[in-house]
Amino acid sequence: MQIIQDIETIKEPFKSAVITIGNFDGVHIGHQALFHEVIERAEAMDGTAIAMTFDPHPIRVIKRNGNPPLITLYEQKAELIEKAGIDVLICIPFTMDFAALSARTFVEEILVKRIGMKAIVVGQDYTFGNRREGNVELLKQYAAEMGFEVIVAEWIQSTNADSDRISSTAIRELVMEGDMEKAGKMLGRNYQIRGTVARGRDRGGKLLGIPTANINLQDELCPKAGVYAVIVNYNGRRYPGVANIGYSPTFDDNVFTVEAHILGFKKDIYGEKIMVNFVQRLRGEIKFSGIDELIEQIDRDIAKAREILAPHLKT
Ligand SMILES: Cc1cc2nc3c(=O)[nH]c(=O)nc-3n(C[C@H](O)[C@H](O)[C@H](O)COP(=O)(O)O)c2cc1C
Ligand SMILES: Nc1ncnc2c1ncn2[C@@H]1O[C@H](COP(=O)(O)OP(=O)(O)OP(=O)(O)O)[C@@H](O)[C@H]1O
Repeated sequence: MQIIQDIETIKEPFKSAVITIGNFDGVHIGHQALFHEVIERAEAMDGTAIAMTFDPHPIRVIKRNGNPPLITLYEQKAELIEKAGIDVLICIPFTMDFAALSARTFVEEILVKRIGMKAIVVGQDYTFGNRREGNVELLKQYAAEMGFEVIVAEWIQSTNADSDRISSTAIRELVMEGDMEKAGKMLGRNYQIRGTVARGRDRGGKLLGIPTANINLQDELCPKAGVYAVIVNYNGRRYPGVANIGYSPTFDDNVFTVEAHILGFKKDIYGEKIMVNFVQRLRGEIKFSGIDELIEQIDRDIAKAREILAPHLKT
């Protein structure tokens, strides 16, 4: 997949460009359906399948205190879009100047003239341009005038109820509630955070006999505090694990951590990259009266996690 971060570098329009545009935070199954449609149309026209997205997330630029934690940071988003089969990812640096572009200038100058758009695939609620003045109706008017096709994709819902429309917002709420199964269904995979293993308080291994890999979050969404059955990717392999998110209330230092204990794994991985995939929340954090009670509970968590994870690790 070709990645373009500066549209000025596009010197000539792409061949029969079929494009979809959005934040695509999470690259959930609704987004994946749009990509699928783009790819099919592009193949039929012997053209180019293009996704356009923005970085940083527009809310961060437009709303002063708008800071939605992200389901997918840029690296993972680009990886997922590539995996979906898109040919070209255009990632526009989102600035106030870009936000001020009128819908007409955006469509005419950028999409049609520069990129060579012949078809655009959007969801029913798609809006664009300054103050969201652009919508599907306006796109259709421009389409007749400027000569491109508008394809409005079906809504992808998790059930037949309208309230179950799959959206980045709905997934953020589920992750914050700890409902990782439902979030996973909407994403088409488990919710994942990735990071470099940092030093913890050096208590896990030494004091409890349960070493944990701690990771510092950047801008990503943090699941509800508690204990989770997880699958950890390390060095190209998948391992069962248990993760704890929170303040470890049994101890009084009150430091927030995200940590994972990889089952049956003994290796120093400080400074190395891991990915933690959240399969199911097991319980909330508990303040234990002593270390032995904490260890006994973690042993029970591990037994339960093994059961939950077994079917996930078969393949
Ligand atoms: C599966 C799991 C469950 C945990 N549950 C709790 C808990 O309920 N209460 C608590 O105070 N700490 C809990 N902890 C956190 C431990 O206290 C923590 O791993 C320990 O303080 C080590 O910290 P360190 O990695 O900074 O050395 C849990 C840890 C794991 C791995
Ligand atoms: N469930 C869905 N089915 C089909 N298309 C969708 C679905 N969800 C979003 N889209 C479309 O994906 C494109 C990108 O939308 P966007 O990135 O805003 O996603 P979103 O999930 O709706 O996010 P948010 O919850 O932040 O509004 C738009 O054209 C939108 O209409």
